[in-house]
Amino acid sequence: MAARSGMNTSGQAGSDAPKVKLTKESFQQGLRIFRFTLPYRTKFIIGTVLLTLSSASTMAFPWLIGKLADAASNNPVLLPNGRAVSINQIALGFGVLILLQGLFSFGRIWFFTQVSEFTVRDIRQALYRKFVKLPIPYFEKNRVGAITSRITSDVGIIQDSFSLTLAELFRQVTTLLAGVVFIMIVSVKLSMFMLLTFPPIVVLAMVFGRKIRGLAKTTQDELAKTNVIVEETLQGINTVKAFTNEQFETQRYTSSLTNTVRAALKSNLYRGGFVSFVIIGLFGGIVLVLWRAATLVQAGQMTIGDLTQFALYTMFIGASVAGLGELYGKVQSTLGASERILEMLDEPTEPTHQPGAQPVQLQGNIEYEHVQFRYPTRPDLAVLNDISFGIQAGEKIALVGPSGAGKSTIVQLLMQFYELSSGQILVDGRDIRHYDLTELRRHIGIVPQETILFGGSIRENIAYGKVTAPDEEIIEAARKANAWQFISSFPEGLDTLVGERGIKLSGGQRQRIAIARAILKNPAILILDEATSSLDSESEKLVQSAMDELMQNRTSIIIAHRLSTIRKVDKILVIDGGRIVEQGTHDELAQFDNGLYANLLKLQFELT
Ligand SMILES: Nc1ncnc2c1ncn2[C@@H]1O[C@H](COP(=O)(O)OP(=O)(O)OP(=O)(O)O)[C@@H](O)[C@H]1O
Repeated sequence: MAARSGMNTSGQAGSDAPKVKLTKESFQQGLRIFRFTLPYRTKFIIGTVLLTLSSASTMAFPWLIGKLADAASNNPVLLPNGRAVSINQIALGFGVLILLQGLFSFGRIWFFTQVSEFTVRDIRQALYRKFVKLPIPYFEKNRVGAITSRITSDVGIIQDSFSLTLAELFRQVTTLLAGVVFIMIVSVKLSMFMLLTFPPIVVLAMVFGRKIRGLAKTTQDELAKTNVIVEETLQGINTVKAFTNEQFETQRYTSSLTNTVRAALKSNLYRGGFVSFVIIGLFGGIVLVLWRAATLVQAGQMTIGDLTQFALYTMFIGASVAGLGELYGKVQSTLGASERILEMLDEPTEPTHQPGAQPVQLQGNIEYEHVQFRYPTRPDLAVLNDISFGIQAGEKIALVGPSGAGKSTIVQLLMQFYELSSGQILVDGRDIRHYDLTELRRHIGIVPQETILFGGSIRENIAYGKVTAPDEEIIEAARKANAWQFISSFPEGLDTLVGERGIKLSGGQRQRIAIARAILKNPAILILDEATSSLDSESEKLVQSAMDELMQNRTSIIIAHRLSTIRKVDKILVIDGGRIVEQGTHDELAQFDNGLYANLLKLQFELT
């Protein structure tokens, strides 16, 4: 009965849900999740009252059945005022009780569902708001799957517990307590006998349950491993095919599946043992108690009605003890889930969208002063060493150098995606750390190497640069980006869907969408990360002229892979091993015979 959930290989919630030990601290921590329920407390209270009423009416069943049995076996049932109650009257009372029970149950479900749906919505919202504001290093330190499971499976567990677990827990505890009180009222002798029989069985069952929980966790871990394989293969399906490793991957998946099945079988072997133990132990106990009861009835110390009541209450108690064992596991996962959710909600965020931030206007002067940098995930590697350079507003500079030299890192630091290890970056003479982050980023536009298009229309994708832009502005930007030509050739124009559910755009088209996006954003500072994959010369020309249009009157930093595109820039910085090794115009650098730039030029010339 304990930990039945999560035992099989259905892969339902719980696979990524390590449980926590039930301690006072974990309990108090977990309870903090209730702050999300506070706005709905009235509904919660009504639900709880209805739940209490429905539990109470359930507890009245055995009582009435006992009375019916007494009335049927000619033991008159007397009211406090001495009047006898007929069988019909008892049955009528029963009918009313059942009706009420139905109503209470309906109301309880309705109110608790509302509380759980609204609470869960609020938790998801809070988590999402948190996700998008977490700093970049957070996403490098944590796997995407682990982060998303906070908002999916962990929240799912909380939802279950608000809609089911909590109510069940309440019901079982009250049933247990009330049940014990009722059997004591019916017969103290028999109750004592029963209480001596059952607790030892329950204790044994709990020990058994703990073992099963451990095995169930192993099963879940194995299952998680198989899922990782599926995920990896699907994400890298091109690589799998290109390396003709379909069979290798299938083999890998199969052997992982075998492990899962083995673990599942083992845990279910114990579960089977557990169930038969419960049947034999628990029901054996019941038989023992019934036997004792029968002797009491024979001796005239109990009526048949009393016996009926006693038996039924005992079953209620048994069921609630068993139910509690199962709930124990659920409470543990709930606490675990809420702990992980709260942990994430406590993560420090980037200081974006501060209230009352003053809008800033930027000229676009940039100064890097002795910038040193290490990635937080790789503190042993100095990626940038003593980088110093300046760009006047409106100037264009290019960063060139071998792969891994640190070019992208230099521009990421301007966006404040990471904190510098030392040195500073000034924009218009002011340290970027002293700007409001949102205001600073608002003035920086980026055309990345790989354009990410969001699923949706072309309109939405261009408007990502300025979500409030009217159609005329979007079209104007698309025109300037040399994108309007192909967009208007689509039957649905701006409404054409792209991405997963829509058409696939070519590399050059995607870049021009990215350029249109940047044009719409109209930033003072522009970062162009040239695509490494080359386009055909027609598209190349279109993209290049769109870029030229975009760069006009803006401070531009170009991460260049093709040297042909940067002859006209004001300054070229040659980066190697995280340092600036040469700087100057194209003509100046080309003259250094043994210079890195001259060599790169030669190489590219030979290649073409
Ligand atoms: N997010 C990251 N976490 C840890 N290390 C990183 C990260 N991004 C880049 N690096 C490392 O930092 C160094 C510089 O990388 P960077 O991407 O800046 O080079 P690049 O000159 O832009 O290269 P490319 O031309 O290939 O894009 C490399 O050694 C790289 O492995």
